[in-house]
Amino acid sequence: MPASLVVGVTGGIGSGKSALTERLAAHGIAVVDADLASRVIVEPGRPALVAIAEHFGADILNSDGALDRAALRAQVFADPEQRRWLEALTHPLIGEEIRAQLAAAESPYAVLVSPLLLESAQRQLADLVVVVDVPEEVQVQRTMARDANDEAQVRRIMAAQMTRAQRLEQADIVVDNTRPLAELDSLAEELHREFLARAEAARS
Ligand SMILES: CC(C)(COP(=O)(O)OP(=O)(O)OC[C@H]1O[C@@H](n2cnc3c(N)ncnc32)[C@H](O)[C@@H]1O)[C@@H](O)C(=O)NCCC(=O)NCCS
Ligand SMILES: Nc1ncnc2c1ncn2[C@@H]1O[C@H](COP(=O)(O)OP(=O)(O)OP(=O)(O)O)[C@@H](O)[C@H]1O
Repeated sequence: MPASLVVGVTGGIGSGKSALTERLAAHGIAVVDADLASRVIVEPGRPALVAIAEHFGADILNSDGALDRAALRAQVFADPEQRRWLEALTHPLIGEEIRAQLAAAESPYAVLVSPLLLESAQRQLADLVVVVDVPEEVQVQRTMARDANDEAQVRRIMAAQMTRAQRLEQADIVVDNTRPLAELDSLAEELHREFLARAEAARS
């Protein structure tokens, strides 16, 4: 039976979306990840990768023919016009991939985790919006600790996303993730029980 409820989880880069959704997945909940979908649609052999190589030049590919993500990241976050070109190509395909994965989700509720849930048509796929929230300085610190991005690069990515205030305005549920990960464990437990109850109510 397909999921009766889709919980959208969003938040800025490094806010802790994956940390939260991993905890829901541990209960057997299907998690559809927009960042992973965005990788599938540019795998070698896919038409989107050909279009990217035509637009940005063959240097945007690694020697094995796969997308050089760091090179593309540097280009699109330095130039909003190039980012919009890439989004116009990829977002419809990412949307299709997400829809297919959600349709195949078998758990009582499904999670759609996406950094751009509220900036894109993906919003229409979610029945409720959970925003994972931390102050911007915490986003920068945690992202730099996780990735090989310097501070200026992280801030450029954040500038391409909605502001914290805009995101919070659209939240049905806000998850404060400023505290240690152990606290996220208990928050995720509570949320899982609430989502199960809402999914049950949606089914009847
Ligand atoms: C530019 C690319 C190649 C960089 O790849 P890379 O492996 O370095 O990063 P990854 O895809 O894991 O994204 C990391 C984070 O960057 C942020 N981010 C990615 N794309 C965007 C974007 N278009 N606008 C704002 N923030 C973005 C998100 O917070 C995301 O979690 C890649 O992000 C991409 O193809 N982006 C365009 C597609 C897209 O909008 N994806 C976001 C999910 S819908
Ligand atoms: N409460 C917390 N305390 C300490 N570290 C945390 C906490 N939550 C998440 N982190 C760490 O911060 C980093 C960013 O978290 P995570 O990868 O879950 O963010 P994200 O929102 O999924 O990011 P992205 O948008 O880049 O996909 C990770 O290294 C994660 O382990």
